[in-house]
Amino acid sequence: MTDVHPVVSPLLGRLTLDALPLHELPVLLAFGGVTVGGIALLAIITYFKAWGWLWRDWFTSVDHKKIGIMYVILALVMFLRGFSDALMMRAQQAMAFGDNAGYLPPDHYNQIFTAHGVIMIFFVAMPLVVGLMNFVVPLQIGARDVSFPYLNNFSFWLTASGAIITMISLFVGNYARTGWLAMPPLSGMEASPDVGVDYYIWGLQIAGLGTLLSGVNLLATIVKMRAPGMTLFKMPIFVWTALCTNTLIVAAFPVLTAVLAILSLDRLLGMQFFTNGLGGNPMMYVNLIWIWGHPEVYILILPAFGIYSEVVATFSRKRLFGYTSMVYATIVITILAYLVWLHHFFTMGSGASVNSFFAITTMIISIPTGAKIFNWLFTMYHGRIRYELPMMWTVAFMLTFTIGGMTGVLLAVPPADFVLHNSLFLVAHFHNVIIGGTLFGMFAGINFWWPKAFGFKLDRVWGKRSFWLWVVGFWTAFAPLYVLGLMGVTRRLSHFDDASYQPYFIVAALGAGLIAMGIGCMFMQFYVSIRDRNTDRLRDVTGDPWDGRTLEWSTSSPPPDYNFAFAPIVYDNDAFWDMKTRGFERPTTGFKAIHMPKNAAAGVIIGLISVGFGFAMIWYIWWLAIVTLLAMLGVSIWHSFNYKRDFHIPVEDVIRIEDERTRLLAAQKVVA
Ligand code: HEA
Ligand code: HEM
Ligand SMILES: [Cu+2]
Repeated sequence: MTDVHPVVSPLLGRLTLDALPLHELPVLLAFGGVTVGGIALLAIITYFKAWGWLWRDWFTSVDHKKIGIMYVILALVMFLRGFSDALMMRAQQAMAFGDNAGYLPPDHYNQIFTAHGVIMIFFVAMPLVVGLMNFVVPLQIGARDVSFPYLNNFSFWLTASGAIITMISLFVGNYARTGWLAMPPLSGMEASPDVGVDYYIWGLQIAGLGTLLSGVNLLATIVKMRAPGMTLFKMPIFVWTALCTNTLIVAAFPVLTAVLAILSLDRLLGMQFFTNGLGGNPMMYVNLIWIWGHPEVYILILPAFGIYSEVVATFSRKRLFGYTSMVYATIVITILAYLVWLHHFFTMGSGASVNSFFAITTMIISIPTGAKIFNWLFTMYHGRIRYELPMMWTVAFMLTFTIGGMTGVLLAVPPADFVLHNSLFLVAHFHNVIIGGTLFGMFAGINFWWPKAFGFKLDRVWGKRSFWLWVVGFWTAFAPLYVLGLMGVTRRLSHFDDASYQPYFIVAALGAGLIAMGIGCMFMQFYVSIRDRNTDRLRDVTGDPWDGRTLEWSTSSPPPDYNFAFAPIVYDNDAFWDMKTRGFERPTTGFKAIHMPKNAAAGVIIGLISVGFGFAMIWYIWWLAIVTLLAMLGVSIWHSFNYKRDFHIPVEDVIRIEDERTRLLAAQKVVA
């Protein structure tokens, strides 16, 4: 084997001035923009003396609601980056025909689609899903927090660190050119000797650990912390989907950690697990990464299914049709998620019988998924439907996702897949289910639970503009890809010879432009709603703006730190609806002091040090790797000596908070 290892200096490893994008104007401009924006942000925070507030109330917070909100903010920020990448690709592919090479060199284009895929999956979709589960699950099960509040904070910071490491690659060094799953031998040392793949590995190792720990936490929370009376079959459907999702996380993410670790061994120590030399085998990587990767896509969709279920029942003012079948459908999808991974490499020569097995298991997933679709339709049937924004996203999902799911079933037919594999048809399929399924679901969830989080609703006018631009934009951007895929166009290309494809790519680019406007309207929606938060139009003092059915709507908006003054007692599904119909009176006396976990700084500190550790490992700066590793260990030990981890909210405070709510509710009744 040739020695592909670069010169490593003791002080800076393989980091030299060449790593900075001094000769690439667009990157330099982006760098300048981010630097100026970053300094402006820091200056604003300093000017308003907000550092202490941010640190005490947010960064070190162990409150599941705040951690959930931080995840969503992280996702929205990273979405802007991932979407910029998408726009750049759409622009390139709309122009790069024949003699026109476009504006992105192939090497750059490869980094962009890799970064786009990774960022969208790990730092947009995952934080949205984990963030909403964090915010909603404890409230829906009537708990005061998650099982391990400090661990929750730590998990968030590991995810944020992974995102920071990935962002650093834009300005120092470069990113992987391998596609979002970094398949060897392309991701091996011979084909990718520089830091790109190492940025990929360490960003995902650190974020993946955070996801795993958060999975353990939410699983324990759902199993152990439910309000008295809430048996498994009285849990809200969203909690059921969260239970199954976190089971998938706990079972799948260790595989990702292992496969990335083995890839590191190949790269760093010249081992040959994933190369043909010395008895290794690249197929082992392909198998392992998809044993994680396929469950991952169901991790992204199941919580969205949960959100649609809550939304459909609430806005049809009916009990969810087929609750039990919905639960079993979720469980069946969870199990099947582990039996289909090979459908991602039908073409790699496993033979007809193996392919048939995985084709059939894959197709079977349509049955529980279809059962869900029909359950939602039957819930709407004869319902008194209110087309509020969450319901609009849900209806758009049902239409869009069904088509995306059907094209998935087409890909599950091996002979068809031999033609369509790695074509733009595949790219259209997965954007169809991820955008039409996961993202629409998260948008429904954000519109649904925003008033719970902040005490005011989101603006409808901007919300509708955003909705229509997104839906029309999605179809304009991705329908042409189905056609192109059937015409034989492969994915991951930065230039085309056949000019007859160009019109389709131009339409796709226009679609991306519509989506860009939809995103703009969404941020406008947030801005206008925050600006007008005190108007009667948006303000909600009841805590129950949608006439909700589950326990989170029984407390105030935003909920107090302790969520519930008394643990609610559950008798039926839709516990809060049950309470309302039976004339439940909120207790106004008899409050007690409440035992709560205390904020902790170790999570954010270790998280930030892990950025340094990842950076050191990427650039082979061994002394820094050792120092940061010891520092993380030191902070962990220091944290383990911190015995002041809890406190009591004094009873006077509880009484004051609850009396204020009593007063607001009474004032509301008088007005009404
Ligand atoms: C949210 C993410 C998500 C979801 C939910 C799905 C859902 C499904 N996916 Fe998809 N898929 C991806 C994300 C997702 N996928 C990604 C990211 C890739 C590519 C990765 C890469 O290579 O980079 C991929 C790739 C992929 C392949 C590999 C193709 C290839 O590489 O050549 C296949 C093949 O079988 C497949 C199939 C399916 C099927 C059958 C479903 C089913 O779950 C769909 C079930 C739903 C329905 C069918 C619709 C509703 C049902 C009814 C209304 C009932 C009636 C219907 C029937 C009886 C058919 N997907
Ligand atoms: C919002 C609008 C979006 C647009 C316009 C868009 C566009 C694109 C484009 C042009 C590609 C490259 C296709 C090719 O191979 O030629 C791509 C790839 C990809 N996208 Fe998106 N995308 C969007 C949103 C998303 C979202 C929300 C996700 C996931 C949550 C996502 C995940 C991916 C993945 C995993 C790839 C594959 C990367 C690879 O080939 O390694 N995209 N997208
Ligand atoms: Cu799959």
